[in-house]
Amino acid sequence: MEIISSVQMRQIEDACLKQGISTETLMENAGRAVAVFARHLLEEQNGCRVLILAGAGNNGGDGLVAGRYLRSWGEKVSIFVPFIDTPKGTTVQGCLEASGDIFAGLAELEEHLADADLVIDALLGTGVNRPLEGIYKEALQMTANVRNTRPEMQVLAVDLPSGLNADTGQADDACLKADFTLSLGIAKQGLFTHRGLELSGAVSVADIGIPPELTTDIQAVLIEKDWAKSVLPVRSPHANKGSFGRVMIVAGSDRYIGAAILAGSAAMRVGAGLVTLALPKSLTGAVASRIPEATYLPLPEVSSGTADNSAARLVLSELGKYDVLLIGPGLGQTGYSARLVTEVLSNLPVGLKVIIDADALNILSAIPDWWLEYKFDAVLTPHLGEMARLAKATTEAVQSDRFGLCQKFACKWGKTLILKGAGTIVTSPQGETLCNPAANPVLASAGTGDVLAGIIGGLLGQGVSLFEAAGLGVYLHSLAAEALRSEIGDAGVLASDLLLKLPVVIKGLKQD
Ligand SMILES: NC(=O)C1=CN([C@@H]2O[C@H](COP(=O)(O)OP(=O)(O)OC[C@H]3O[C@@H](n4cnc5c(N)ncnc54)[C@H](O)[C@@H]3O)[C@@H](O)[C@H]2O)[C@@H](O)CC1
Ligand SMILES: Nc1ncnc2c1ncn2[C@@H]1O[C@H](COP(=O)(O)OP(=O)(O)O)[C@@H](O)[C@H]1O
Ligand SMILES: [K+]
Repeated sequence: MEIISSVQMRQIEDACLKQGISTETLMENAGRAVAVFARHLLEEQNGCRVLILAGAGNNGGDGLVAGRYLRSWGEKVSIFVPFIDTPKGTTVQGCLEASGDIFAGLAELEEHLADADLVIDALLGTGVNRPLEGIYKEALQMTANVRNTRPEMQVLAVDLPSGLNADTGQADDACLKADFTLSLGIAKQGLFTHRGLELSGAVSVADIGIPPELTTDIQAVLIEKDWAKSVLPVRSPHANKGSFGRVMIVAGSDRYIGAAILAGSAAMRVGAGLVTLALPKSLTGAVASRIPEATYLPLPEVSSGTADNSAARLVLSELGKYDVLLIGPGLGQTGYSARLVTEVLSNLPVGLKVIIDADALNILSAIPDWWLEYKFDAVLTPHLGEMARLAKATTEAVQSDRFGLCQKFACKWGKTLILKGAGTIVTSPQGETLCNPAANPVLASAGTGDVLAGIIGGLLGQGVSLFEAAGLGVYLHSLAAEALRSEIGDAGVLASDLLLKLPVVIKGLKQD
């Protein structure tokens, strides 16, 4: 599914106008599609009473057109139009005349909410530009309150839930949670990240007659099963361990021994041929007892669990034999680890695929204009805090514009950037964007990031490109988490539980 920002949507609307497709035509198509969807929902629940909340903009116009169709098909339609005196175009005026029970007051709204089977939320769409207040806020809050007492009353959002920002997924406190969202023409990106994931319900897209040639420039898509299947590495029965890649993981320090175990195991569980863990000498025994299948590069130490300043040279002397380097999980941020990271990254063999994760990201963020020093493309995997440090922004600023910042900095830094968290976003240096529309508390626990980095390393080893390995890795990670949520529940799952699920979800994906 392609996804789009509100600015891009307006550009497409302008291009439609130039081709002679008017806004009124698009609105007519949109309203009809909403009506068809609503009628289907009513049939499923044996209902007939539709209550439409119609705002003063074009989103409200879509709602009014839907009302006209539904009424002509015999449904019982009532419409809350708080700004009934606002001048309207001819389509909307015609709808108002044809739509029957129209009212503007909150008292009547309360009466209609008492027996509505379906509420169509068409108060605000992509045009929301300020906090909700006054009658919009009260109407949405009243609807939400009634829904708490009448859960059988369903809510269908037109284009997006009113009060949700179409670009950022930020939501007004009064934003009405939908059971279904029918996004118009092309799905709005804000439905799939941040609060959009919890507020939009099941999202579908209505064809409103936008000519396909006007959508060819869209660079952002949701990660879905078919895409994931198409980029899964193929495994030949005649393969040997060299066929599936050699992955070097530079990870772990005295306080973070587990990171190396999780990342190394994850790389192997997605099918890497050979994984080598480069970690401080004194940790090797403990880690090797947990992953006997890996090989080891024990690094000389300055003290127990801290690699010394000659460690980078040793790593570099071996790296020529590898396809992939993952550097960062659990390294800590001492001067020694900073030297290890910077020296390795400054002297990489040509053609090596690189993932920079966790502490290595924090080490980079302390270097002014680090991306000019390290010009090669690499997968970067920041969570919110790491992204804020790298981008010199607050975590609030990053969270309030996840798509915008991920796209801006992937291009500026020339890196394949994964902005982690609910609704993870992946952007290539060229701006191509993937979004994984998943929120799952199972992943909100320590160590799951190490697993993700290892998964991506394992996929890169098998020949997947940086951008596709980043997207596929995020998807497999969340599929494994989803499987654990249904089996075990949403609390108490450990990052290491993800590991055995990985081959299972890969198998499932191949068989689907
Ligand atoms: N772009 C397109 O190609 C199409 C857009 N359509 C619909 O048009 C919508 C966008 O239309 P508009 O640009 O008119 O936007 P909206 O329908 O979201 O409404 C914008 C209006 O609401 C006001 N407003 C913004 N925030 C407010 C708030 N918090 N409280 C009260 N009023 C507020 C604005 O000042 C403006 O007058 C889309 O979401 C979609 O539903 C469809 O009609 C079909 C085609
Ligand atoms: N609520 C959530 N929904 C979906 N994914 C999440 C959620 N919380 C965390 N994640 C994912 O879990 C992983 C956590 O990574 P990170 O914060 O680096 O953890 P750690 O450093 O402990 O390994 C990331 O892949 C992130 O996208
Ligand atoms: K809406």
